[in-house]
Amino acid sequence: MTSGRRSVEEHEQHVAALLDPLRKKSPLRVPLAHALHRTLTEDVESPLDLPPFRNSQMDGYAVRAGDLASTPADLPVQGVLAAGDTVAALEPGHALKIMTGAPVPDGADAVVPVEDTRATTPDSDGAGSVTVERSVTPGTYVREAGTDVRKGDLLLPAGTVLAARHIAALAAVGLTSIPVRARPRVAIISTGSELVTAGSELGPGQIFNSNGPALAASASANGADVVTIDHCHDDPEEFVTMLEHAVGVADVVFTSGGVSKGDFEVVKDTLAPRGGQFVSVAMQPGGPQGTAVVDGVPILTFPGNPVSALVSFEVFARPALRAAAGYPPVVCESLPLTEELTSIPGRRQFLRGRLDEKGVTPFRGHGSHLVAGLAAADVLLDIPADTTSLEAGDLVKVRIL
Ligand SMILES: Nc1nc2c(c(=O)[nH]1)N[C@H]1C(S)=C(S)[C@@H](COP(=O)(O)OP(=O)(O)OC[C@H]3O[C@@H](n4cnc5c(N)ncnc54)[C@H](O)[C@@H]3O)O[C@H]1N2
Ligand code: MOO
Repeated sequence: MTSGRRSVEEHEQHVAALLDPLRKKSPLRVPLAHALHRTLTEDVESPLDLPPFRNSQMDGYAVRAGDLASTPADLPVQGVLAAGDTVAALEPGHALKIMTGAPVPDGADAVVPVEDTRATTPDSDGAGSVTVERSVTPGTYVREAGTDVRKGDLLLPAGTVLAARHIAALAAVGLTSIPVRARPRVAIISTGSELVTAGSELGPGQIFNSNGPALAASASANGADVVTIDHCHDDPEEFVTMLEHAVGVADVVFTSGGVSKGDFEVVKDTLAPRGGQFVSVAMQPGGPQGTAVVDGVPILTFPGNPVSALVSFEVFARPALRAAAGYPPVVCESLPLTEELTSIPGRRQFLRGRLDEKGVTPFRGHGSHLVAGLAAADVLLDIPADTTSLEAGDLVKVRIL
């Protein structure tokens, strides 16, 4: 089926409904090594105390604070404790040389850093005696068991998107695997006989494929697993073969190119007879949009111009992928314009721009082929369809890229 002009909001709703099943995939357990950027589905309670035992915060001497009532004080050194050693009790009136992370022995209640001492009989074992220059209060440089987290306490809540610091906490309590949201599996097919993969020579009339790598990067950055990236010539048979493969391995397929009004619109020509919807959405860039479902797998067909393809991803695919991955929604803000702008009536414009402390500045060039210009942008200005001009200082809705 082919139909007429749609508003951005209508197409957003249509795509959101099509991609809704992505949110309903069953959670899975993954090893910690594969957990980065995934989302926890359950609260994680600490299975042990952290620190697991009382240990030293400094390289120095474990002492009884009471033995240092007057300083300098000479104490016989009972021995040396390295991190990983087991604890011996500290005899009254003695010091035990101790390294950072080693268990503080029973009987000791403080650690004097080595800088505040003088070993009077230095030897390589640390035996002999030590002169402590300064008195300390009980607890000084002692890390008590459970002062970071207690066994059974909440370590990380469900919904946490795991960054390196979360992996550190999970590893510290000895967890090897954790329950996470399933990531949507994405297949990407770039279409166009003019396209060449970077690494090959460009022939006459050819360009490098930028949409494939860009869409793959966009999908990964928004919580998806990119399971296949293909390039298809404007050949319907080749496209059908690639599509069949893609729907066999992915939860959603993104294509680029081949949806407009030319003679070789491989995506539209293949999918429209199979129930695909090809519409003109009232936006710029990204006007020509299509959707289809093949073997139960949703296909979003983005226009081929590089800026159009990425803006289409940003507006239609990114929110759904983030919701599926359990990521927070795309950030939109209202910010002041640094200069006036004009916009085409009847179309929602997504202008590229830059943000600084003064506000947001739109770029001058609007062409959908301006991929280097897109790279210089850090925001999209979202100008409503019924807005034709704005003044410097007016607030404008901005999507942070
Ligand atoms: N008569 C009309 N012509 C066009 C219209 C229209 O309404 N009437 N719409 C224009 C708009 S807007 C867009 S956007 C494009 C969309 O066209 P397609 O989706 O069919 O894309 P292609 O024709 O295949 O490619 C367009 C353009 O982008 C380059 N391209 C394509 N794929 C890639 C890629 N993977 N990497 C880098 N560049 C790519 C391609 O070479 C073309 O220059 O149609 C307009 N035409
Ligand atoms: O929609 Mo096209 O994306 O304006 O260049």
